[in-house]
Amino acid sequence: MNGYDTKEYKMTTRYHIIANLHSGSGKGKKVVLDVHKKLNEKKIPFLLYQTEYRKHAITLIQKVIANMNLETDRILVIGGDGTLHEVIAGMSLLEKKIPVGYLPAGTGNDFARAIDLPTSYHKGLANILHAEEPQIMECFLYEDAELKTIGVGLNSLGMGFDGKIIEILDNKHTKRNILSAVRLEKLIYLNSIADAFKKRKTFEVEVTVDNKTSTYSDVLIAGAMNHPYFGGGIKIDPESNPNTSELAIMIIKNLSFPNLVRLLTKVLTSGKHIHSPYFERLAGKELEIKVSEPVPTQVDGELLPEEQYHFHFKLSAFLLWK
Ligand SMILES: Nc1ncnc2c1ncn2[C@@H]1O[C@H](COP(=O)(O)OP(=O)(O)OP(=O)(O)O)[C@@H](O)[C@H]1O
Repeated sequence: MNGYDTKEYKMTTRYHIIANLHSGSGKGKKVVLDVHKKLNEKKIPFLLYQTEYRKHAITLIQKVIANMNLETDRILVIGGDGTLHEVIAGMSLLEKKIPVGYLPAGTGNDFARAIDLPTSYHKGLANILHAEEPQIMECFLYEDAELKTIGVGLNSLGMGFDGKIIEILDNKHTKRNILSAVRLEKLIYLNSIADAFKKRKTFEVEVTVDNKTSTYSDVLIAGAMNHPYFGGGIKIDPESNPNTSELAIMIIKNLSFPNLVRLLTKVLTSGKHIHSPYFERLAGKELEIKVSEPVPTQVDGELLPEEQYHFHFKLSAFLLWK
């Protein structure tokens, strides 16, 4: 018995697989090859669409949807948070809610971790093949009306220090691949923290949560969170949970390097950083974050152009075969 042996999946279902073969330093390719083998064994038809460049999945999903039979076919995404993000973003541009199956094969896989997807992709595939009803998954929409910046987030949108970390990581691509190959995902991020700290800048933030406005100065990070994780399993906001009809804003205020190390130690061990005077958390359904100057900004681990954003966030959802 290998988890694929029941006959309950629909034989007519054809799978459209969108895959980033490079995700997780080659894990994507391994998962695709195994899935290919399994689907062939089960005589389940599929088409494979490989992403060929950054952001390709945004347009690819639109082509897939235009060509698929919406009654019988299913979408399967194989890759990391970035690839899933792009698929959901591409779909939200079409304003269509077509369910997707997802096999995490990335470096961080924070979204999969947050919603407890199986770590074994064999189990994940078996679940998807047998899923009868798609499940609703919360995500968020962000918009800066003036800058005409709009998008979707599954994990987090962070401004300031965490944007800087992603910027540094993007410039150290090789190092990131080496570390992820030896499964040190958290180290990849922690490794860049000292570097980002040296180059940090602090800023002022105006935050509105369900119509209540507060201001903060000397801010290091201001972010919107859909669930607890950042950077490959770093539980930065332990009080956030997915699918609670709520989003959180997390503010980390400026602190000395020794205090940053103390805060990080708590993040990685007890989670007691939430009681620190440097950490603030607010939660609600509609959020706004307005920064006082352009700061590095990331959404789901991908950089946005550095601008002085005034973002409005609201809850949204997509459908997942799980
Ligand atoms: N063929 C390709 N060549 C270069 N970049 C690609 C290619 N296909 C996808 N990408 C880009 O690679 C980035 C990362 O992809 P993905 O999230 O799937 O993997 P990961 O970074 O290993 O995982 P995670 O985001 O979970 O850490 C995304 O921005 C995506 O657009």
